[in-house]
Amino acid sequence: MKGVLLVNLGSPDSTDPEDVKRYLDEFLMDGRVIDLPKWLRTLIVKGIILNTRPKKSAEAYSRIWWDEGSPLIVLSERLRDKVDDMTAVPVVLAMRYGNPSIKAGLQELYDKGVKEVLLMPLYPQFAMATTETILVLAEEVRKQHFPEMSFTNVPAFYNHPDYVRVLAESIRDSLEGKDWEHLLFSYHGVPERHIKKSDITKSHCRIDGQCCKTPSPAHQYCYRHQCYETTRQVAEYLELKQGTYSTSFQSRLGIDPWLKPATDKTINGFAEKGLKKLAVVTPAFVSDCLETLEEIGLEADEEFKERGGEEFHLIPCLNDNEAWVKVIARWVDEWAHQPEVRVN
Ligand SMILES: C=CC1=C(C)c2cc3[nH]c(cc4nc(cc5[nH]c(cc1n2)c(C)c5CCC(=O)O)C(CCC(=O)O)=C4C)c(C)c3C=C
Ligand SMILES: [Fe+2]
Ligand SMILES: [Fe+2]
Repeated sequence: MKGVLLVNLGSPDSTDPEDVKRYLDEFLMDGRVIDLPKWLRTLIVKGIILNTRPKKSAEAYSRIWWDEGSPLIVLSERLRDKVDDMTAVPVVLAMRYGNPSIKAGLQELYDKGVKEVLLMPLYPQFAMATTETILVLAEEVRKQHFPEMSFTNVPAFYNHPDYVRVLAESIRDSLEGKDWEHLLFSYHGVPERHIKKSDITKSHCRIDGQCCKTPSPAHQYCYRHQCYETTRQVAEYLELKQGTYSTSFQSRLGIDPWLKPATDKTINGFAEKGLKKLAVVTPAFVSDCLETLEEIGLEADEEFKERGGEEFHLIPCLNDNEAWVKVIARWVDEWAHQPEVRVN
């Protein structure tokens, strides 16, 4: 029997600093997120970050938390329920960090009799810190606990015409009747080092602005290329004029160089140059979360207005948007109707 495991990032169980600390511990001790030697990662995460960040992060989570729980979890559950209603095969949700775990998700599928799993990381663009860590952990759990299961992995869908269309149309619908001068595509950032590590050619990615425009097999795993390509294709679909849109990277943590330009500096710069009406879309996230609702929806909005900006429109993520649900359900059905292919 076939079934689907949707996997998102995860959230703390509550806004209690102890729960946030436990979640950040699991998240930041992942060697594909903070990719330093284990002794150094332990020193930085357990010795520094976990002593200072949980309180600050817990306050940020409190500003966006819903009665039902974490927006990321609640929105992912809504997506799962709607896709499940539309497909013939069971659809289960898991989180890379926190709950429900990947092991719990696979167990749920197993208990329903599922042996062939469509594994769908809920990230449009591939990154070592997101897609890769999900695929690696899921495979470890499969080998250890469910050896008779097999996986088919949904690849990054940053340029899939269905995804580009629903994202573009959701932007158009959300901005309908609103006045805006510039549309900023803000993606979660990663350290530049991650891009080089994921370069399968070992020589293509120089992060110089040109490499991502030059065709290369490296782009199958190049987060930077994939972000710029999502922007380019959505802008083309919406027929946006050059100069009315741009790309930036948010949520930098630590002192290493991260992808540039940084969203906060970009937005503040716009306001300082006299831009009054800004729209922001966050395509690295399929569900609204701390990084969209708080960092952009509250903090960036406030800073933009403090510098003279007047209107700030944050476009919601695809969340449980009907057109998006239909696209995922179609991808699932197309896979479910294929003859059996064992991947593992
Ligand atoms: C140090 C490293 C981090 C890397 C690399 C990173 C990559 C990355 N993250 C997302 C998506 C999300 N990140 C979220 C929160 C978040 N991210 C980091 C750090 C890194 N992320 C931290 C410390 C946190 C926790 C919050 C905080 O303390 O500020 C979230 C939101 C989770 C939620 O519960 O709402 C998402 C989603 C992507 C897509 C990505 C690389 C492409
Ligand atoms: Fe993150
Ligand atoms: Fe590149």
